[in-house]
Amino acid sequence: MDIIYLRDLRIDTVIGIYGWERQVKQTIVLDIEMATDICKAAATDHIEDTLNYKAVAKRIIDFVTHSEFELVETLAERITEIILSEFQVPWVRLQLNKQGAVRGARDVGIIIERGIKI
Ligand SMILES: Nc1nc2c(c(=O)[nH]1)N=C([C@H](O)[C@@H](O)CO)CN2
Repeated sequence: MDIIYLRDLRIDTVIGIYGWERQVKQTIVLDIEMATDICKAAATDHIEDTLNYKAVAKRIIDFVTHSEFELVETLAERITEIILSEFQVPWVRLQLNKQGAVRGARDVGIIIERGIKI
């Protein structure tokens, strides 16, 4: 199994359970690892034969920018659902950091893995 990854993808969105959090946008930071097989693309040198990380990033940026979830759990789950269902990725690991959410902590967040490692 090979992995294509996106690190430190920063997106502004409405996220949080408190009243003030519904009024502002906060930055979340995503690290995403996606299982794939790069062998065909490495042989053909064609973008059509691989997982286009720019296309994934564009889709996730659009989704997160327009989302308004309360919990990081919900947002993380929805992101992984999109990656698994729309990009033929069999397994994904997502780390979602919500910076500044807890005083004294650099960041706080969630790590989830979904799908099957091939
Ligand atoms: N498990 C979670 N705990 C908390 C969440 C969350 O999304 N998942 N959210 C908050 C608040 O929105 C917090 O981030 C504001 O600082 C608190 N706990």
